[in-house]
Amino acid sequence: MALVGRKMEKLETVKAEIESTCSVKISLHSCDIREEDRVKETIADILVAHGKIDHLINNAGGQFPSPLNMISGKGFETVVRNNLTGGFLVAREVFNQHMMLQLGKKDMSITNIIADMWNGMPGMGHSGAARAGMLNFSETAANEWAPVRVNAVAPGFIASSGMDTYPEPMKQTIMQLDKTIPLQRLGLEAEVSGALVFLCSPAASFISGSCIRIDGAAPNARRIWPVGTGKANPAFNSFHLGGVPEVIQRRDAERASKKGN
Ligand SMILES: CCCCCCCCC/C=C/C(=O)SCCNC(=O)CCNC(=O)[C@H](O)C(C)(C)COP(=O)(O)OP(=O)(O)OC[C@H]1O[C@@H](n2cnc3c(N)ncnc32)[C@H](O)[C@@H]1OP(=O)(O)O
Ligand SMILES: NC(=O)C1=CN([C@@H]2O[C@H](COP(=O)(O)OP(=O)(O)OC[C@H]3O[C@@H](n4cnc5c(N)ncnc54)[C@H](OP(=O)(O)O)[C@@H]3O)[C@@H](O)[C@H]2O)C=CC1
Repeated sequence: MALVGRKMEKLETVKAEIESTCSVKISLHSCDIREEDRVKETIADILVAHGKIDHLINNAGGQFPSPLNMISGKGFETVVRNNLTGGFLVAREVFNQHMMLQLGKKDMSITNIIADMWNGMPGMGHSGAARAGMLNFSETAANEWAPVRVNAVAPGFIASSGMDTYPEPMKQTIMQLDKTIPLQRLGLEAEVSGALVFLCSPAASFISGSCIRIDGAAPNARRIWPVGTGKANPAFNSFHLGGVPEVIQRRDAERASKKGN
């Protein structure tokens, strides 16, 4: 397994967590996916360390919240590079440096993480535009790079550490998000990883050019119908080392204290 991100200390933490659970060879690579030369070097390094890349999860991404009219050209480009161009560069290098030379010999896949951007992504329009582009890139690659399977996974609101990176006004919104989702709760990281493991497995060997939504039916909510029944289904909470983001701990504490009053 090769873990890639910008900050080595984050990667060290994840490596230690995985190693505390199972025995697997792990290499760590510090790389900003927006830097084309660095991406080329990183994929080459991974191939030296492991000799192959059977499955790529293009997960790196993120954005800052802003209404469209306040986004500068540089800010828009930064987010597009983070969520579209960077993922393309990584996928292209994995394909050119390895997968292209192995076509037909084994099952290989690329999965691009996008987001719930259906019908627009208000407050994060630069990211929505990039993610929609990533979906279209995945569809083209599923054709041009077959038999490598290329799919997208579109998470909705997932209680991840990423939620703690937002400023206070956004945190107020995040604390109310569960009420906007038919399943009446946020998703867990483990519920995204379930789909990723499936897509990397032989059970998904005829799935390519698809997108799996993991969003509790959020985009299916309609103005003419109440959202959900007030009841949530049980979550698939399989990450025994997974944490609850601070903003969600705060939400739960505030709700418990309101109930107590
Ligand atoms: C609402 C919906 C509710 C709905 C609520 C929904 C919440 C959950 C949905 C989604 C969840 C997730 O994705 S969770 C994942 C969240 N995790 C992350 O976002 C982490 C990754 N993000 C990042 O690294 C950064 O945000 C990102 C901007 C993309 C890249 O950062 P960099 O350090 O490389 O870039 P910088 O050098 O800081 O900035 C480059 C330029 O970008 C612009 N810029 C950067 N940060 C900015 C900021 N806070 N405000 C304005 N502009 C900014 C400026 O123009 C900067 O230029 P200068 O002005 O010259 O400096
Ligand atoms: N949580 C949610 O509700 C949703 C999340 N998503 C997307 O799912 C993915 C995972 O998100 P989540 O775990 O929540 O967020 P986190 O912010 O916790 O994780 C994002 C990861 O991407 C890495 N990363 C970000 N930018 C770069 C870059 N330029 N180069 C290399 N690595 C980078 C970060 O590592 P480092 O900082 O070390 O570089 C970090 O490990 C992201 O693409 C996110 O936007 C989509 C929809 C909803």
